[in-house]
Amino acid sequence: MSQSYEFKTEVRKLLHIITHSLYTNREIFLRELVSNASDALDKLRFAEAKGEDISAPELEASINIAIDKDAGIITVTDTGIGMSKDELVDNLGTIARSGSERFLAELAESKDSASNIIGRFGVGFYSVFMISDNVTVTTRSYKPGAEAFTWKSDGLGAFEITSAEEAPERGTMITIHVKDDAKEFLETFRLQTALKQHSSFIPFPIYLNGEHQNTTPALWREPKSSISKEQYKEFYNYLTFDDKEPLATIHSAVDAPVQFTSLAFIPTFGRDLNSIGRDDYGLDLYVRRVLIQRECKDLLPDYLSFVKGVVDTEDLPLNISRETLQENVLIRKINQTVTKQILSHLERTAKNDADAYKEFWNVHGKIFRLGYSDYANRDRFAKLLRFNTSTHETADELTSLEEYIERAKEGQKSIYYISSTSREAAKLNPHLEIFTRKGIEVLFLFEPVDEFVMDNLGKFEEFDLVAAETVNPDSLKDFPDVVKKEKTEELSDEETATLSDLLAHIKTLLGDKVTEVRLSERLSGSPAVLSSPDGATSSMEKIMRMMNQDESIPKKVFELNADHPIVRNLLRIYKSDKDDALVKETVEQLFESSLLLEGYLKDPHAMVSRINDILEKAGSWYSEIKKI
Ligand SMILES: Nc1ncnc2c1ncn2[C@@H]1O[C@H](COP(=O)(O)OP(=O)(O)OP(=O)(O)O)[C@@H](O)[C@H]1O
Repeated sequence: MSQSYEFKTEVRKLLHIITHSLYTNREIFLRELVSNASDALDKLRFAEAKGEDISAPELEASINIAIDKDAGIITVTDTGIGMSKDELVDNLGTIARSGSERFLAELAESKDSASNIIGRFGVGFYSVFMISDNVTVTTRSYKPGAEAFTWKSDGLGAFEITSAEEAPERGTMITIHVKDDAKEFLETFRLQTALKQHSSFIPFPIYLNGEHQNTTPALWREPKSSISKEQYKEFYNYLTFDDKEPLATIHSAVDAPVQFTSLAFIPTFGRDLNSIGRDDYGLDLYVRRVLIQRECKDLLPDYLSFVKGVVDTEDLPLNISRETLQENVLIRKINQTVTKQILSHLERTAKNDADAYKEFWNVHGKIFRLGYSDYANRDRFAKLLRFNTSTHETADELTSLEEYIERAKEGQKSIYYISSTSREAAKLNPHLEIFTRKGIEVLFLFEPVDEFVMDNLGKFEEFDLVAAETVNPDSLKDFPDVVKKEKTEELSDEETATLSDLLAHIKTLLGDKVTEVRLSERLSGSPAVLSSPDGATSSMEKIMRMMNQDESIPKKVFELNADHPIVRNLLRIYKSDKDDALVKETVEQLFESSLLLEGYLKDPHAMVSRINDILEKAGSWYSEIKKI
């Protein structure tokens, strides 16, 4: 008796794209089916290692592909774990793969066509509908005495399941009736090429019309000298679906404290920041060439989660359970050794090939920055950090902390930094002015996480890492100005006294929005700035406040530049009439402009209407003076 089922909505969406818009790259259907077959064989081996009873234990663990050109059919058969009826409904009616989800998400965002991007994702079983509108899956679970079932669909809205009349003894057979426009896949040569390109390193034999195809040995076990660059690339392409050369290949054999071989690649593409906290990374773990776990995250710290590759060890038992890997001491030791190998590689690259290191930094720096939490390798990590700085000409130049120190002023004891959204914004930041005046280099931090990095490191060699906005200008007084301030008229004693009254008046006007109002030593070109002499930077404070859901505006010191024309004018108006409305308006505007620069201005309405008012007055005065 047959039963009909509807595909879940997201499957229907995926199928619609697969059947309507994919005309190139279609050979990846084979990569996906072979990879599923290989997973099914892995799972079977696991069940066996755990001591479970399996049916037909004498059957070879293998994948068989057959072409019947006359009938227009391709079959892909494995002797893996198979599926029960419930598993069939669950597995081939919903989307299991994170790869398909990512494919759909990328497609929604990208301008590229589905055909162009599908190769980079593991879209799974449904990709078979690129070349067929009639697919059956006949499967029998590995459990002794299990019944066999057939799943059948045209890849539109539904599928049906029946008891199977003829079925493999154990495992799964997929029968694909090839569509007229996909007849090329009935050619042996066409499938051979696809297998070579995508499935050469599958750890089970693959037969095509009875002939063994994937005869390449486990590459990582071969001596380095016998492996060509092309072979490394092929293996990297197989692991990542990327079609380029990896940024780096790190192949090594270690004997102590654990015996293992590792082959790691630094990919040409980065993990996005949304991936932080996700578990889908890690090296594939093999024990004596047998795959134990794909993407075993216990083999890498999360700040190296962009690294792909394999680890193969003799020192673990074949039947080690995946659940206990995390606590395993050997796994921890392998993790530590691989981490050191990757850091050494990066150090070498940074030293010998600055361009290659820059490329690495631009692609993976966002994730790599999280390495501040690796206490064991903290010093090495800090040396690998890179920053754009105030002495660079363009946003893409980079400096290490060591280079910063080499350029530091005599007597300088701190490395200074400013957080900003862009280089342009950083250069206009009033907190930078005193450093520019004194010719002291300042690091520009463009990623929110950079401040955590600085905060956590605290020091680099004997230098403190200090946020520019928290610096007391007094601490810089020993460094002479290298850029002279524009000369302004000296204030008379009387004016100086009035200025001090004005500061007190401003404090009254702003009330408890500020902790103090004072003259600034740090400004050259800006009229005012908010400073935090006691430590926390605005960007750090914002992150902390967001985490605590605190929406209040922190109180800071309001500093004024006594030499700035706006402040001089303010002084003049105040002197003639301290209650003049323009005094209050100017003070509020200067304060809110500073708030805006620090990123704290929540409601711009009052500010905009004030600016309009000031512009209106300025326009009238201007016309009067110019007599126009
Ligand atoms: N040959 C097979 N033998 C046994 N089960 C299979 C086979 N092919 C597919 N399946 C089952 O169907 C599910 C869905 O397959 P699909 O290729 O769409 O995604 P997936 O393989 O789960 O993705 P991922 O590899 O990302 O987990 C698989 O998880 C597996 O349980």
